[in-house]
Amino acid sequence: MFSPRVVSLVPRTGPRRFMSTASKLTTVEVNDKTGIATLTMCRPPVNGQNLELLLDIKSSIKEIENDSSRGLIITSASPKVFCAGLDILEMHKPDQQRLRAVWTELQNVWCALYGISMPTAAAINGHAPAGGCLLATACEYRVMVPDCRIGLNETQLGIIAPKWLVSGFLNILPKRVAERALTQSRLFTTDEALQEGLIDEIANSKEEAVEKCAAFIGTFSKVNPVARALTKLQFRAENLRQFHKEREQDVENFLSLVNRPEVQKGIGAYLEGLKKKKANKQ
Ligand SMILES: CCCCC/C=C\C/C=C\C=C\CC(=O)SCCNC(=O)CCNC(=O)[C@H](O)C(C)(C)COP(=O)(O)OP(=O)(O)OC[C@H]1O[C@@H](n2cnc3c(N)ncnc32)[C@H](O)[C@@H]1OP(=O)(O)O
Repeated sequence: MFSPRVVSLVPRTGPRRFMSTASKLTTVEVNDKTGIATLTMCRPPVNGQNLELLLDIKSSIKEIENDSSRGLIITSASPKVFCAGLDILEMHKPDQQRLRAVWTELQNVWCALYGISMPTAAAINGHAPAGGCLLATACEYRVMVPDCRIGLNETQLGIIAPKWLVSGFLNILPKRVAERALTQSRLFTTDEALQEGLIDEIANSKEEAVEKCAAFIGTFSKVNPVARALTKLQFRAENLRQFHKEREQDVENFLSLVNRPEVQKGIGAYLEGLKKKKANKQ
C-alpha cells in the first residue's frame, strides 16, 4: 500500500534536497546554510488528507527529526490552499479498515508535529480549514498570505472536534475566543486571524512566508537547544498525555460518528456542494 521511501541527497553545496517519498506527496528540502527543513505537501488540488498523504507527512516529520535539522517549516505546493483538511472521500461510504487508519494517522501526524522538540513554523500559503488548521496550530509560529481563511469548521459539519484536535488552537487563542470560534465554526480571514493572534504575521507571498518562518526559527540560534526543547515539551506534555490516554476511544468515536446514516447523508450532501461550487465556477 505504501512504497518504501527513496531518499536522494543532492550535493551539500547550496540547498540540500531530499525527495521524501517514492509517491512524492510531500517533499523535504533542507537549507544547508540555516539547517532548516521545509516540508511541502504536494497532493493536488487541495492537499486533502487521505491516508497516503497523512502517512507521508508523518514519515517526513520523522525524517526531519532524525536528520537533526534546526527547525521545520510546513507549507504547500498548491497555489491557493495550504490544506483542505481530511479528504472527504475517505469518509464517504468508507472502507472500515482504511477509515480507522485515516483517523489513526491524523492522530499520529498531529502527535509528531505537536510533540517535536525542534522549532516549528507554518507558512500558510492558502486556505487552512479543519485539518489544515490543525497542522498550522500544532506549530509554534504561523505566517499567512492575504485573503485566505483558517479555522476549525467541524461544528458546521456536525462534528464535535475532540480535545486533542483543539489543543493547538487553545494554546494560541484566549479560551473565550476559541470557544466562540469553535461553536460558530468560524473561519477567520487572514486579517482577522492576525488580529486575534491565530497567526503571527502576514506575508505577501509563499516565499516571503517561508522567509519569515525561517527568521522566527533563527531567533533561537543563541538559545540552548536542550533547554529550549525541554521547555517547549513541558508546555505541551499535558495535552499529549491526555491525548495518549484517550486516543483509542477517540478512534472508536470517530468511526461510530462517520458510520451513522445521517452523517453519511451529510457527507454526501457536502460533497455534492463542493461539486456544485465547481460547476458554478465554470
Ligand atoms: C461533511 C461532513 C463530514 C462529517 C465527518 C464526520 C466526522 C469527521 C470528524 C472530524 C474531521 C475533522 C477534520 C476535517 O478535516 S473534515 C474536512 C473539512 N474540510 C473542509 O470543510 C474544506 C472543504 N473545502 C473547501 O472549503 C474549499 O475546497 C477550499 C477553501 C479548501 C478551497 O477552495 P477552492 O475554491 O480553491 O477549491 P474548490 O473548488 O472548493 O475545491 C477544489 C477541488 O478539491 C475538492 N476538495 C476540496 N476540499 C476537499 C476535501 N476536504 N476533501 C476532498 N476533496 C476536497 C473539491 O471537491 C474540488 O474537487 P473537484 O470538483 O475539482 O474534483
